[in-house]
Amino acid sequence: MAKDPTHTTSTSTERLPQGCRIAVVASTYHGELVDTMKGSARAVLEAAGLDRDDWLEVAVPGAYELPLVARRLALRDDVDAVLCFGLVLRGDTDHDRYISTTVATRLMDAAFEADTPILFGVLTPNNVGQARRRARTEADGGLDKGREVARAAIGVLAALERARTIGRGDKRSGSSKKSGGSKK
Ligand SMILES: Nc1c(NC[C@H](O)[C@H](O)[C@H](O)CO)[nH]c(=O)[nH]c1=O
Ligand SMILES: CC(=O)[C@@H](O)COP(=O)(O)O
Repeated sequence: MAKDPTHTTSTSTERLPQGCRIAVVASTYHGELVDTMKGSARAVLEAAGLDRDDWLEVAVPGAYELPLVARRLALRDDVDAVLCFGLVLRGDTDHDRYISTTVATRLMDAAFEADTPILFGVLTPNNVGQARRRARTEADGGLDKGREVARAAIGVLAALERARTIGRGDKRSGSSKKSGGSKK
């Protein structure tokens, strides 16, 4: 399949810091494609050094249930990032848009509240064909959303670490803080 520039994923080869713990919330609604994304994400993270025991997985009934459980996991001190997987398919009414808009907003709210990255692996396709194309792995001819989410988790954790340490130890270290600190 030709690569669509709007669906290009980073090819980051960064590794996860040792001891990193990743929590995963995945809906059982449209479970087959959700599981495909989850499996791809897990493979990427384990290849990046994630210990099998540091993948903590929780199932929820539908995408609408993702934010509350993701928030609970993100608030734990021993969880470094939360990956959320779901698939909200366009229906005949506005129902799907209420779900997807609320989920996207609430997941970011929870990330801010917990000061922990929460990754958005929730597809919102217009039809099953679009869903399959996005969920399937590259090896299976798809756009591999699960891989993208895993790579984004690695990338944002590295960025947060850099944001925590950059400029430390230079001539201004020890001066007063300009802004509030972080839990990590
Ligand atoms: N239609 C989809 C749903 N609907 C179920 C809701 O997510 C929720 O479980 C229910 O409203 C009870 O609170 N869920 C999906 O994940 N995807 C859909 O397409
Ligand atoms: C998004 C849904 O839950 C879905 O089942 C609702 O579909 P519809 O908009 O056709 O009622």
